Amino acid sequence: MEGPVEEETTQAPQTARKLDGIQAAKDIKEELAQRIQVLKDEHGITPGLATVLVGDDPASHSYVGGKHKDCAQVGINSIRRDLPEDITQEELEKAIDELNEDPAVTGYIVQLPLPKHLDTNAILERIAPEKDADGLHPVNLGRLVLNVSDAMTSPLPCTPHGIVQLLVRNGIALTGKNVLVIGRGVTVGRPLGLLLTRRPINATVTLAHTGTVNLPELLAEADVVVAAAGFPGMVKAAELKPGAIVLDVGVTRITDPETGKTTLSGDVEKDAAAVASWISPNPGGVGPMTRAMLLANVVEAAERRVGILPGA
Ligand SMILES: Nc1nc2c(c(=O)[nH]1)N[C@@H](CN(C=O)c1ccc(C(=O)N[C@@H](CCC(=O)O)C(=O)O)cc1)CN2
Repeated sequence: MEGPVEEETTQAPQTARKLDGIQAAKDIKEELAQRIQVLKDEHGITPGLATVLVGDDPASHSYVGGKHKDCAQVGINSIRRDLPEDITQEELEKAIDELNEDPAVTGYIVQLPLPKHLDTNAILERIAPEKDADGLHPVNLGRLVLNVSDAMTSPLPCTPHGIVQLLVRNGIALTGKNVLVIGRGVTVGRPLGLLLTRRPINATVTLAHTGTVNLPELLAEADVVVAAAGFPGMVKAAELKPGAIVLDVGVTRITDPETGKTTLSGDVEKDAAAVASWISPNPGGVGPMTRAMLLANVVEAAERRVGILPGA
């Protein structure tokens, strides 16, 4: 007798759910706008963000422009200090000292990268820690390392905090999960590892980088991948663990030499959406969250100033 005939099935490609940074950032901005109103109405203070931009890099100009638009949307005052490419270290330090003294400035950022002739670490270190809207001052990063801070007491770096918020706001818990962070930069990879291993997040983190020789093996084991190395397509769809959660932080601008047209490329192959369970689009994923968390840092600096939040 003939056995049951199995129907041939063609499996539809799995399409990952979207980690929508635009929506989450919108929600955060609405929450912040209410807190800003309380600061204005009950404490007579309007938070103020200043930006320091050195030189003519088009991407940096675009990011700084976005920060000022965001401020206007939520009711934060914003102040621009656009400085020439050939500024000296001393002149830039003087501008920093002025912002440290300016009572209208609740928090400020120095847009990175700075031109090569400037000492970035010395500049970041000169920012008053309580005005460090990027969370990149050594005191604030040190508090993160020592695990003595949280978003209430001192600022967290914007992109790592944005990534955590994007996951939390989508109901994704990381306890017991293997998270592979690719990239060891100071704005994303290094602080992200520290943040994700904290209680109650409790992730188990591997920090990979351009010197890592067994990336495919690590990817195969990773429940969550955060790609922040700045190498287009370095995370191959075929190397991901099926069902992985994927966050693409990479932004590389590629200019076509023939047309002169510039396109943006992330670190993750587009096909990853067919393998992953969740994926952050790029653009529209982590970038908007970075912007939202900058606003949160400015609001929280103002809240600390008037005693709504505790200081460190
Ligand atoms: N002082 C700082 N400098 C830099 C930081 C930073 O956090 N602080 N991060 C990046 C640039 N950056 C913010 O400054 C930033 C990058 C990208 C985005 C973003 O929203 N990207 C869009 C798409 C990309 C684009 O249009 O260019 C997205 O992901 O949807 C926001 C902020 C380096 N410097």
